[in-house]
Amino acid sequence: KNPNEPPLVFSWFPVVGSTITYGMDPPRFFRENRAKYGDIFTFILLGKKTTVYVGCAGNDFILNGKAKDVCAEEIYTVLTTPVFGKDVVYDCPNSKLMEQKKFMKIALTTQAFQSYVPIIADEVSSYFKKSADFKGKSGIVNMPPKMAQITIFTASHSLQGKEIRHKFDETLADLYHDLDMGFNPVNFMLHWAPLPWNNRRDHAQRTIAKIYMDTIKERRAAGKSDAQDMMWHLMNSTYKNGTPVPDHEIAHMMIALLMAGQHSSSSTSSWIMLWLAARPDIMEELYREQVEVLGADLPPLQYEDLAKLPLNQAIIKETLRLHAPIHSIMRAVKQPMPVPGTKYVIPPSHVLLSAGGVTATDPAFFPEPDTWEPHRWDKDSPIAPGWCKGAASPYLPFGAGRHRCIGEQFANVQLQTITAMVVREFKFRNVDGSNKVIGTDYASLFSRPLEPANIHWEKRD
Ligand code: HEM
Ligand SMILES: N#Cc1ccc(COc2ccc(/C=C/c3ccc(C(F)(F)[C@](O)(Cn4cnnn4)c4ccc(F)cc4F)nc3)cc2)cc1
Repeated sequence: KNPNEPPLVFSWFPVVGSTITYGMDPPRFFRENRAKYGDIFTFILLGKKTTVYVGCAGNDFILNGKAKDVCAEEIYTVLTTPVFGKDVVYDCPNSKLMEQKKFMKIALTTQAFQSYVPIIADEVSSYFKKSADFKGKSGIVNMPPKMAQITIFTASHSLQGKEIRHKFDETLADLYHDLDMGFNPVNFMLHWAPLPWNNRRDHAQRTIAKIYMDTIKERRAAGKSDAQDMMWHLMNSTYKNGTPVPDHEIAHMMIALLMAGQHSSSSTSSWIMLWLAARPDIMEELYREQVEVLGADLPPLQYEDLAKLPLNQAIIKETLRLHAPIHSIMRAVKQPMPVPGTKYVIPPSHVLLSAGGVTATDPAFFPEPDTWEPHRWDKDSPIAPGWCKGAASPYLPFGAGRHRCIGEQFANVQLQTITAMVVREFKFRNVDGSNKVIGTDYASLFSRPLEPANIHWEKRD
């Protein structure tokens, strides 16, 4: 036992170590070992010594780690590069990723969001009008697959552009599914294996990239585009060294953004719908909030309306507090890292794992942490969230530091618009009338509800 290293979680098995216990229920694994060993401990994940450092200090140590000490691409590239494509995100130096994130952010402006809200609202309304599962006055439906559809239609039409949206009605949907099969944690280890799903993944990646590159050529030939979308901005971006972004990198960044947005938003919107069914009182309060603020005739939703609906906004905040799609953020250690305030030095052979959900469900910051209560975010709430020392936030569903999410604003616009539109059309409740929600599936890359997750819906007259 090395006194300069954090305590090692006991396990009966070499290599496999605690992989299964962790992989089955990460929050439980973090809670139980934090109680035993404190905020910093090491466990064996797929043969790698993985040091978990939770709490305010742990979040800061890992997420604000310097590029010379911690490395994201070393861990993630095996998983993301076969899916996104080469030369982007984790298949290039971090300095290049930072430029790519700057390009992506340029497209995510208030003006763009103003054009996105009506697009998203219309996609939601027409989905429910067309869907066979929502015919008649009321019924029971397994919600997550419906939210996956709504998410891909709303994100592709707004962020990706009209051409891509319409291709989802044809070939793109199946290709996306094949690509998605390759986006799973087993590929952290078996990305190289010529498994059937990895071959389908590679074929899908090449075919989808070609669809994007053909669209880029069409748009370039057509000249000026009125579109506010991501593709147009990337087509007009140039790296610091003067190189315009190559078409294959634009295509691969578009795939990365599609995958990011799809998994995070479809998981989050599913949880939102399940909680609205568990709390019909909140769903009624949301409806009243819109009627009071926007008028009983409920005019078409605009971007400016979203900021006038605080409870609608709090729904997304509270859902992400309990159901952050990314439960584990990983970094490779590049040089020995002394842990301030302890005698520990984390060696380069370790992987660091940051679990933001631990502070987000810590009673010290969130009274009654396991209760889904959107009103805790009210200005004068008696159970208002607390803060870390030094004003750092205990609530980090979008990460922090140099790898911080650039999609937070888009995700909020998308999720708030979807929520507001669903509240206008339906009343939900649980099939058994309970105020519970189903458990979490941690087996995929993004935590999401176990299925089937059935709810009862009824159309408002
Ligand atoms: C509810 C929705 C979302 C959540 C909870 C979320 C969460 C996160 C988190 C935790 C990180 C940090 C990852 C790390 O430090 O390793 C991150 C990074 C990122 N996200 Fe998101 N995300 C969401 C939506 C989106 C969307 C819609 C996009 C694109 C339009 C996006 C694009 C990105 C990008 C480009 C990064 C940077 C990765 C890096 O710098 O290494 N995300 N996101
Ligand atoms: N046996 C077994 C066994 C073992 C272990 C387990 C469970 O163990 C783990 C461990 C870690 C993880 C990590 C999640 C993880 C990390 C990175 C990414 C990402 F990079 F992909 C992303 O951040 C995603 N993203 C960002 N914003 N929105 N989405 C991203 C960035 C930029 C980008 F442009 C596009 C992107 F989409 N995605 C997900 C998940 C599960 C189960 C079973």
